[in-house]
Amino acid sequence: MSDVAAPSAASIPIVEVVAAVILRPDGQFLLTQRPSGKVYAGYWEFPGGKVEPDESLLRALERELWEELGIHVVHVQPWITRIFTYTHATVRLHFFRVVEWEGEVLPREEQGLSWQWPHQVAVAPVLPANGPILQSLLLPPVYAITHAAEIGVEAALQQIERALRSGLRLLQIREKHMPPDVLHNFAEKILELARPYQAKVLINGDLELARKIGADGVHLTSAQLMTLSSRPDPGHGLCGASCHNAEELFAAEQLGLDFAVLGPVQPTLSHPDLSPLGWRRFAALIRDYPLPVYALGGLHREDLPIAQEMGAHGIAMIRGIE
Ligand SMILES: Nc1nc2c([nH]c(=O)n2[C@H]2C[C@H](O)[C@@H](COP(=O)(O)OP(=O)(O)OP(=O)(O)O)O2)c(=O)[nH]1
Repeated sequence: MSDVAAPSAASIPIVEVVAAVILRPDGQFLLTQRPSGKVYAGYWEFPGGKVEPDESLLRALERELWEELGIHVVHVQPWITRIFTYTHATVRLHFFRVVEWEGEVLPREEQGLSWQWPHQVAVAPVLPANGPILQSLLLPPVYAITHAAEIGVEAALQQIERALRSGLRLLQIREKHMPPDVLHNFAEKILELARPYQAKVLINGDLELARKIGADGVHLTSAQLMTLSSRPDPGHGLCGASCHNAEELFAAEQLGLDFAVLGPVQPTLSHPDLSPLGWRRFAALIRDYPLPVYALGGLHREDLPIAQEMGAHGIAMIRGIE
């Protein structure tokens, strides 16, 4: 018998990698093709590479984008961090959104370059770790939540229609005290409004209703999240969840949900009992988190830039919809 212990999972070194989602104002993002001689040669990836010893993540990103593409990063936002185990290495991929840069993007290492639309990625194959990242890019920056109980059904429908016209593409129906038949009717009306815009409609808490009316998915309450041992209705529609702390974020990660909503960031009427996290705590909670996160609680459209600086994918809003 050998006296050499097999390496435990904890002792396997993790390779730190930075990857840039370079976003053009028109919504396209850049993929590059791994050159021959590297593992997974020919696969498409986000530009980036390994972090060197004693180098910060940001510095590594700046260096890689200069070496590979000849651009200087001007404005970058943290986004998603994902650990993935390949046969050649376990990597911790730190994905950043690069929204402003200087210089023209050029293939300085003779790699293939291709600008892609999130809804229509036309190059393949993409590195295996990047599948969920491409899915996350499909999520819009604003997630609206209904509050018909407060403003009335007709006013809520009108508000949603206006918001859809101005670009809203993701919506949650959250009407905890509506009688079931009224809710069913309200939800069907919203689905009808949303269809022409290809906006996605999720139902809070009620999986049965979501299935019955053909909604685009469900939004789990934090209580549901903590009791489930697997993602509901796998393979069918979007599934997000409400989180208020690290434990709930961890549960959402374990269930492999599409996104989490974390809050309240600011004081809010919906949760007067919860003390607000504030942006610092919000950012700390989602640092190195693998799912895209919407910030929630007392926010308005003008808060989107700060939320994204803090690592959020976007913002969720109940009262600031328009
Ligand atoms: N750059 C990049 N790497 C990714 C992505 N997704 C993903 O799984 N990876 C993995 C592949 C590799 O195992 C690792 C990056 O290592 P690399 O070999 O490309 O790094 P490097 O550019 O610094 O190259 P090297 O000269 O040090 O080999 O991260 C991605 O989108 N972009």
